Amino acid sequence: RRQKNRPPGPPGLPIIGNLHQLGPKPHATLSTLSKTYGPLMSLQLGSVTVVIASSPSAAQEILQKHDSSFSDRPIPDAITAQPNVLDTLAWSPGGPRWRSRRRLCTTKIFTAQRLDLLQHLRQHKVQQLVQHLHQKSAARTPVNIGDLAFATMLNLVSNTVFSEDVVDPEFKSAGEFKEVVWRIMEDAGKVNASDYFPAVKWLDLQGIKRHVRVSYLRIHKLFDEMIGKRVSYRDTCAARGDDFLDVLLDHCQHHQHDDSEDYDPLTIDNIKPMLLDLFIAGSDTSGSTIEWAMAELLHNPEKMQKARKELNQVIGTTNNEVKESDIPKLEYTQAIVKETLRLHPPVPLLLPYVAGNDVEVGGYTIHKGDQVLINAWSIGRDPQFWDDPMVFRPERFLGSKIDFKGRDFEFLPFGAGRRICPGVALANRMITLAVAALVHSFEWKLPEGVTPESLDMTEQYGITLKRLSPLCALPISVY
Ligand code: HEM
Repeated sequence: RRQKNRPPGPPGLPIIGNLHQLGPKPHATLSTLSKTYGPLMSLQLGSVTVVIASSPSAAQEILQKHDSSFSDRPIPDAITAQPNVLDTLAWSPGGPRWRSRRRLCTTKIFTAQRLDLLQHLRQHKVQQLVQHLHQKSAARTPVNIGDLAFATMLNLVSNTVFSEDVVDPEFKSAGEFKEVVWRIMEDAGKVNASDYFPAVKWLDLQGIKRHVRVSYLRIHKLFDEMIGKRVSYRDTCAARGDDFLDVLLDHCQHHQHDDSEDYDPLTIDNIKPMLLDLFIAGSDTSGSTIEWAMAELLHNPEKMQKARKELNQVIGTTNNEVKESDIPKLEYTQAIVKETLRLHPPVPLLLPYVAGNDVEVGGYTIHKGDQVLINAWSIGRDPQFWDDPMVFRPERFLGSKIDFKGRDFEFLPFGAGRRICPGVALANRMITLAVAALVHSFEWKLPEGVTPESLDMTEQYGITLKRLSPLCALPISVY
């Protein structure tokens, strides 16, 4: 009965189904398969049925028209190793608890006003990165752009959340926080048999859950220390800051007796999963976008020149600092960020959804319990919707209304609908600011023997879509 009117898909093997067909780049394999089986196809991955949407209209039906049927997510087994996983924003089912947390995010945390209040902290961090690169320039030492971008994004997020650094801003040591976040992402990104054969989940065959649990407990302990410091400061001092932690602690204090129907109280203990969400969801995604943007600019030097020209016009040809308030004037730089996210969406299949009931989509039935993926990577490279889709051409966004805010279903790097990424505006500010500063202050030189044409642009699938070979280049100070 369950097979009835199921979207078509490739035949599979007994027990493993189509698992063996996914290969090392599932987003690309699924894109190729969709050319044969259509924009809505289904695969059997172990004992889990997964439906993949690969067209703007299929994505729109799922994320907009039937969004109430797709408000829950399947939780990967590794993620369930964290304490209070249902208090996360990313993995909590789309019920009352998720709604109240999400509302807090949209009305108090990710507002333009709050992001403005905290922008000086982010600007200071980006300037520290620039200073570091000036030193490297003086010593003529090439840098690993992805590594620096990840560390900087961790500090940008942590300054927005805690007003504190979690990585040494002079990049002399990696720091425990960065290592633990990295370990969690590595474990969560591993292919885990428990996710495809839920019946044997309890065995944790690869030991991933046991391993990642240690990192989760460690990061919770680090959060305990940071929160503890803040709580005692607030107890002794009437002054209140503006960062996300202050908003969350205010909320814990003032809303303990709220009796609105869908209220689920926040406590000091259950804000930790939400804080961790912000680091996991916000730092590597943003860092890898910066790395890809710089890779594309080094691969296409004339685009780098065009960006520098715009920056010189808007910021000036001295060592003036780029500010977030300059972003609206930096049209070409904004177009670079969009074009990078079109070709290299860091979360190529978005986060998975699970059908809450049987739903008709595109003439087929998605059955209750089926998992649903949206192939944003494939949609962003579809020649039906993009001219010369494989060419990096930021100009396509100049004067175009197409944006990544969830209204244009041919461009979905942040998803769409009720579970769209709440960090879109923060991510856009952080990435544009960093790319602008890197291009404005430095000329970039590829390592000996590497030319713009020969620069390897191969992708590597993981928890975020990364470069296979790290991007190394020599910064040369312009000012
Ligand atoms: C380039 C940077 C980023 C990209 C590409 C990105 C992408 C995404 C995507 C695709 C989703 C899933 C949307 C869906 O299922 O439809 C998501 C969810 C989420 N993102 Fe982002 N994100 C980025 C940066 C950030 C930042 C900076 C933060 C916060 C600091 C953040 C916080 C979250 C959270 C909390 C969720 C879960 C939302 C929910 O399930 O309700 N993200 N993001």
